[in-house]
Amino acid sequence: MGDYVIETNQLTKLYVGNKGCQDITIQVPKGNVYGFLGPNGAGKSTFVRTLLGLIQSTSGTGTILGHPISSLESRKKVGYLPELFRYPDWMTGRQLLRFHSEMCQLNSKQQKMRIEELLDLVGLHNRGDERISGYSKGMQQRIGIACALVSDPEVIFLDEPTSALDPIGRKEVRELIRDLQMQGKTIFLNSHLLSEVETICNHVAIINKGRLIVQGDWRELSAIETQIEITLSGIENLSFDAMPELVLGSEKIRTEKGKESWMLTLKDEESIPELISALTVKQGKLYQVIRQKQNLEDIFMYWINRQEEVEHVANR
Ligand SMILES: Nc1ncnc2c1ncn2[C@@H]1O[C@H](COP(=O)(O)OP(=O)(O)OP(=O)(O)O)[C@@H](O)[C@H]1O
Repeated sequence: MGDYVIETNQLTKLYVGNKGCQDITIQVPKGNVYGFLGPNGAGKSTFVRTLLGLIQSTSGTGTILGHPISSLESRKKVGYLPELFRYPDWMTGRQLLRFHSEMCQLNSKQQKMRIEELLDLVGLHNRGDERISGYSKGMQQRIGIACALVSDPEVIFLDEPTSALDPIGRKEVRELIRDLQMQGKTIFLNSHLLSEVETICNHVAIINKGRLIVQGDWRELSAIETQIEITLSGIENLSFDAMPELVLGSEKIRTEKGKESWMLTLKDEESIPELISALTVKQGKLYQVIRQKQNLEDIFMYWINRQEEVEHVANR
């Protein structure tokens, strides 16, 4: 198994009409919060449900904790919170957890301990005897996560755990995910909220139209050129067109008190010091150089658009 908790090899589930997910090969490192990203209908839920053995794969293989997917062993140490879950809302949080503990065959002593531990973990200790109908959406999400944790799973699948929540609820769930990671759990997270994924995930996989486009540490998936904002004065009729080997694109964004600010797209990181030397030689006075950071949304859009372009060229 190595250090990977989940490994798949060309795992495929095709429905009638060839929709679903196809030839997905991923490795999920132990102890990671792994972001599984893709536009609507990309095949994320299909892949997760195939991994969990809830639907039968068409071809390919996969293991969870070294055990083949669909086997009892692979399911034993897995927790799952589906996107659209609903619990009987006349139950109290404590009763719901007891029901889940019984399904996990915990004896009554184990049940008591586990229920109190989980209510504590999800911050509902004082609210466990209230009916779920009176819970806020954030509390409902947290009791849902508690249910997914009853069997003390090593791997937890969370499908869009924060998309229905307000910023406070999102923060609570994010902190809970971090707590779980600190306990050594591996979390497989399906989400559309890229700004959120960015703060809690290092590794991501991006899928589109049922196929994996790329996976890895998202900060290393950047293939977009370097961008800087530069503010300077002292060079008359400044133009970057004469430096095509360094500057791939330029746009003047403002002029203020004789200082010009430009947004520049450079070939690579090494072009920054070279450009600054070239401008100094021209007697330019530099006031600031701000490196534009790429966020996960930029990277996501880059890979999705790139795949669309490749397909477009192939279909011509
Ligand atoms: N039971 C099914 N029968 C036939 N087609 C299906 C079935 N379930 C999903 N699909 C199709 O498979 C594709 C992938 O769907 P899936 O629900 O896995 O995507 P998703 O990435 O989870 O989407 P979303 O983000 O909108 O939840 C879609 O085109 C969908 O219409």
